Amino acid sequence: MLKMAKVTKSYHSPSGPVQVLDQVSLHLRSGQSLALTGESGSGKSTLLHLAGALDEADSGEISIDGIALQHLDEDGRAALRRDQVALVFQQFNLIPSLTVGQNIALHARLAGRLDRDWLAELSSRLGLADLTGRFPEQLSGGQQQRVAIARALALRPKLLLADEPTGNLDEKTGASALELMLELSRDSGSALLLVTHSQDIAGRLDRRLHLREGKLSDPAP
Ligand SMILES: Nc1ncnc2c1ncn2[C@@H]1O[C@H](COP(=O)(O)OP(=O)(O)OP(=O)(O)O)[C@@H](O)[C@H]1O
Repeated sequence: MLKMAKVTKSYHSPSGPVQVLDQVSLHLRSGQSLALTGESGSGKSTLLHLAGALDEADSGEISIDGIALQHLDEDGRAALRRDQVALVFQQFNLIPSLTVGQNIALHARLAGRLDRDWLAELSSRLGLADLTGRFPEQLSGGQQQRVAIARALALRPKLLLADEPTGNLDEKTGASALELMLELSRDSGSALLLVTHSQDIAGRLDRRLHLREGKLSDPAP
């Protein structure tokens, strides 16, 4: 589903280029979940942005569902993001003028895959059923995070990319949100790439990789 081969990425800084990813390769299959760990600043968000076609690599190859990103123009990348990829990032990017219910439905609607029963189940399981008429500014940070998770899962994406998706949630709510993401991955065959600082969460996923000094490796036991 997601393939990255020898991907390199650097940023410009006043003191010259800073290499963040150095020939990184990974292969994530449909229905598989992978936890990405690494210290702050090690490049986890950078890798997620590249995997989600939100940014371009300096070199190397990235493909989603067999489609090579380097061969797509901006419209093609936008269409791929809209139809196949869902993102749960630390900035929740909810639309302030839409209600919770409309936010949750938004991406699935844009992709032409709105399933009202699935939306209702997601809202209920994420504890959002009573909040669907509210606007994002009327929610707590944890509630906004759950809306962002519901919106991502509503799409039933082929690739789900999540950056600390349960970071604002208490233990019980976080555990049930994680369970939903894992279920979606298993049952709908979504590939899940999840960034976390929690070893407990990483341990629940199928695989784990650690990013350090621009390279991916198996974490130390
Ligand atoms: N647009 C940018 N321009 C310049 N440098 C950047 C840019 N984005 C990220 N960086 C640098 O790249 C490195 C990796 O950043 P990144 O956000 O990917 O790390 P991270 O592992 O996700 O960190 P955290 O766990 O703190 O969120 C950092 O040193 C950061 O300062």
